[in-house]
Amino acid sequence: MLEIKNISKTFGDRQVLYDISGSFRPGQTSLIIGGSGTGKSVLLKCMIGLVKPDSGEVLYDGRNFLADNEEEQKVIRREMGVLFQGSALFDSKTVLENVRFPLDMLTDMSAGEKNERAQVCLQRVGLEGAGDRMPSEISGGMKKRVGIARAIVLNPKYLFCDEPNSGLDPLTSIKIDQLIKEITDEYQITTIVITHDMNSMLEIGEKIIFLYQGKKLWEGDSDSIVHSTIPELNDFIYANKLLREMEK
Ligand SMILES: Nc1ncnc2c1ncn2[C@@H]1O[C@H](COP(=O)(O)OP(=O)(O)OP(=O)(O)O)[C@@H](O)[C@H]1O
Repeated sequence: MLEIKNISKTFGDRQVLYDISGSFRPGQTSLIIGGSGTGKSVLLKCMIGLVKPDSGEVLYDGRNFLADNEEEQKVIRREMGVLFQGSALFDSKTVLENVRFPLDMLTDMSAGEKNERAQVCLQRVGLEGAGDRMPSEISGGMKKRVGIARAIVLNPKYLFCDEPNSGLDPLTSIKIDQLIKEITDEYQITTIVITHDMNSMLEIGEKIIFLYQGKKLWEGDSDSIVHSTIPELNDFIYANKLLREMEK
């Protein structure tokens, strides 16, 4: 279980997060949604330790990530997998080397063990046989898959995905969403996805938190979101034409 409690953050004289709380459980894909500049990425960064909130707590199975000492933070970090926006692959490394990278950095496994583990993850994301290719030689959807394989290579308890669908066509987006959901369920990972993709919300939104101008305005799931009575949320979701049509 991952819990955030009363997270607030100000940059200079601009407050970007106001007292955000929420809890996320294993085996569940939770989405953080909202328009551009509403603080989704900053919140995610607060959770993974890239930004220090001004106040609040981030609890990983009861362990206070922000208050813990560096050693303990390292242990928690080792339990996180992150799929960054744009996949963030190393262009000069092969697909296999990219997936193996966290093992190279953080484990003392033998070369054989590392390659074997990386291959298992590539296979899990449907990329067996692509290990020798370079990132420049594969499609955007495949890059996301490599990013997912790399994010799960250390067997994370917590998985963070920052806009996993950005730059993908709708069909590929759905496949990537499904893959994230399957992996979350299969390995009972606590997964948090930042998105403004409406399909994702309806397809994989087991739990959805809506941020508006740095505040949490709504929390629910994909069934309840279409019945929301929050004007800011309705403006956000019904900006999508398809849903407007569905509502008629
Ligand atoms: N390091 C920083 N220093 C100053 N301001 C920042 C910093 N990081 C983010 N901000 C500001 O915080 C606000 C929230 O940004 P954030 O990236 O979290 O938005 P977002 O909801 O993820 O948007 P998008 O969907 O466009 O990625 C923005 O106004 C942004 O300019």
